[in-house]
Amino acid sequence: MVTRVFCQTVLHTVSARPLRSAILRLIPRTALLPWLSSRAVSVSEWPLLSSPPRDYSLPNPSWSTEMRRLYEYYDSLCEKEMEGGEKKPGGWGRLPSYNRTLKYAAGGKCLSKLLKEKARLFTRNTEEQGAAFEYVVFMNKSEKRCVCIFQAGHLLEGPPGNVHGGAIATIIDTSLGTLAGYLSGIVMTANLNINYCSPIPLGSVVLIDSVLDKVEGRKTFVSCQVTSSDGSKLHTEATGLFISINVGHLFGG
Ligand SMILES: CCCCCCCCCC(=O)SCCNC(=O)CCNC(=O)[C@H](O)C(C)(C)COP(=O)(O)OP(=O)(O)OC[C@H]1O[C@@H](n2cnc3c(N)ncnc32)[C@H](O)[C@@H]1OP(=O)(O)O
Repeated sequence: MVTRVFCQTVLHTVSARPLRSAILRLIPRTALLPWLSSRAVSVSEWPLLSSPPRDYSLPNPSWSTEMRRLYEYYDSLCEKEMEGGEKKPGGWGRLPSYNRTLKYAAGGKCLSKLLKEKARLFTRNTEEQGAAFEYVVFMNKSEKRCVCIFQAGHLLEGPPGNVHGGAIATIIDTSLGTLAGYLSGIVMTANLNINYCSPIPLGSVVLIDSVLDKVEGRKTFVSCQVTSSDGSKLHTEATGLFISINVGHLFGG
């Protein structure tokens, strides 16, 4: 709390770039948890929020039967607290997903001003359920792997009846970036290499299965396959390179 108020107050008043960058380097990583996305955070970790933000990774009425079936399957593999406080081991965890980044993390005026009040996460920028990116990410920490269940909405059309290649790249970047961020902290995409093997029908549900290939210093190499929900058809393959950065890099430091 003290750190947060300190950061907000100082950043609000400091405009000199080098000094601002130095201060941003001091902000604890927890101040950017939603950007890291990743380590399943609970809303209670954002005490300055007046109301809990919507978790977009939870089922909503637009989800198809197949989307729900897959959600329930992976949810059943998740670690759960049982009666008596014991945890049912599962190895998997669902990651919450919000449509804003720094404002929720810091809760204060300063950072929301830096990023502008209207900024929204690209993949969560419409309130119309089912229209664009409906997805949920399940992480398996010990396997260094995550699975994203993705239902492509009608606003993502590219070739008639099929999903736009840029939208596919976006959900791949999100899945790979979530895995890299989970494993390596704050990262940015340096390189994405995508092979489009077969079109993804609009409205269908696909699985994006991402794994860690290797970590070399600041470089995290990850890769994924996008398949039909039953795994029988390969739609897309991709590799990604993510570079670990200081927080200040996001602000031009
Ligand atoms: C809240 C939910 C979030 C869900 C996840 C969403 C994920 C979305 C992630 C994104 O979309 S990020 C936005 C798109 N990416 C960018 O805008 C990044 C723009 N590029 C940069 O900011 C910098 O180029 C970058 C941080 C990637 C690297 O700059 P640095 O100055 O920190 O690193 P440097 O250039 O010193 O390179 C470090 C190492 O990485 C290597 N490297 C850097 N860029 C590379 C590249 N493009 N290809 C291959 N190698 C690369 C570089 O050669 C070097 O290797 P060595 O250490 O072995 O010498």
